[in-house]
Amino acid sequence: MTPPSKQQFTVVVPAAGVGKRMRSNMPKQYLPLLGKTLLEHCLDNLIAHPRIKHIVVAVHPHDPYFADLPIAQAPWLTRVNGGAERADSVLAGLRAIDDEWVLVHDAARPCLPHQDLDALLDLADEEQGGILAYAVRDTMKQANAAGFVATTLDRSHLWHALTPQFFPLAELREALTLALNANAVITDEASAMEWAGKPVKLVEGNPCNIKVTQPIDLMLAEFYLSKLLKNGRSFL
Ligand SMILES: Nc1ccn([C@@H]2O[C@H](COP(=O)(O)OP(=O)(O)OP(=O)(O)O)[C@@H](O)[C@H]2O)c(=O)n1
Ligand SMILES: C[C@](O)(CO)[C@H](O)COP(=O)(O)O
Repeated sequence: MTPPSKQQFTVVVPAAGVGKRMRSNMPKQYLPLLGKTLLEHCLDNLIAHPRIKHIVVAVHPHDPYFADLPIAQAPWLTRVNGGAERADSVLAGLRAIDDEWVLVHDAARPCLPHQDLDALLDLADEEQGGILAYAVRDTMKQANAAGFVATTLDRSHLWHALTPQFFPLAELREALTLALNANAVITDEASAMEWAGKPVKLVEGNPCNIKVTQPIDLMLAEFYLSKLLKNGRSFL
């Protein structure tokens, strides 16, 4: 039996989105960043971690870009067809794995520091699933339909959910399947586990782990990624 601290894990990477908010001429995961695509940076960063053994990437069935990437032939990579929503793509990836634990990490997040992944994977020793997240730092306003402030929220317990998210595979697969069948609103793996009444631990992550969503995010990702690559994929 491999001691928990030496266990290796598989990551499901949802990469089947169209990137509408990026307003670019191709899905954002294929946009260039420091000499290769955002998706290649994400996958390279994950497989470079000593405790990641395999990646299952969910790609749009009619994606014209993925097969041309050299990384598509990597022995540690499995391609599955993504679905209509992110949760469907994740579920397709989960169905291609037979393991005890699973990580899910957005293709749109290339700036994951390895020390954050270390901290998340330590949850396996506690046999507790969880997510990387960071506490909200701004005053949070709830808007009304007219675009005015309806109320100011108590931010003392508000966190930004990041990825990777890390759960027992069988529990996550069942929770996601049942939640989607019940038409629950599922935007991350934790919301499916919450829907199923499972505990989700918050693990403090670095805000540099941004999700490239809008054009401005690409410049920020380039800055963070260049620093991470100079610092051995971790921030001190
Ligand atoms: N049907 C979908 C939708 C999204 N994703 C992936 O989920 C991640 C996070 O989703 P998001 O940032 O919302 O990406 P898009 O859905 O592509 O963006 P947009 O909402 O702007 O179209 C991305 O890596 C995206 O490729 C996916 O695999 N399958
Ligand atoms: C999963 C996620 O990265 C957590 O913040 C995020 O919800 C994915 O982006 P989306 O726009 O909700 O698909």
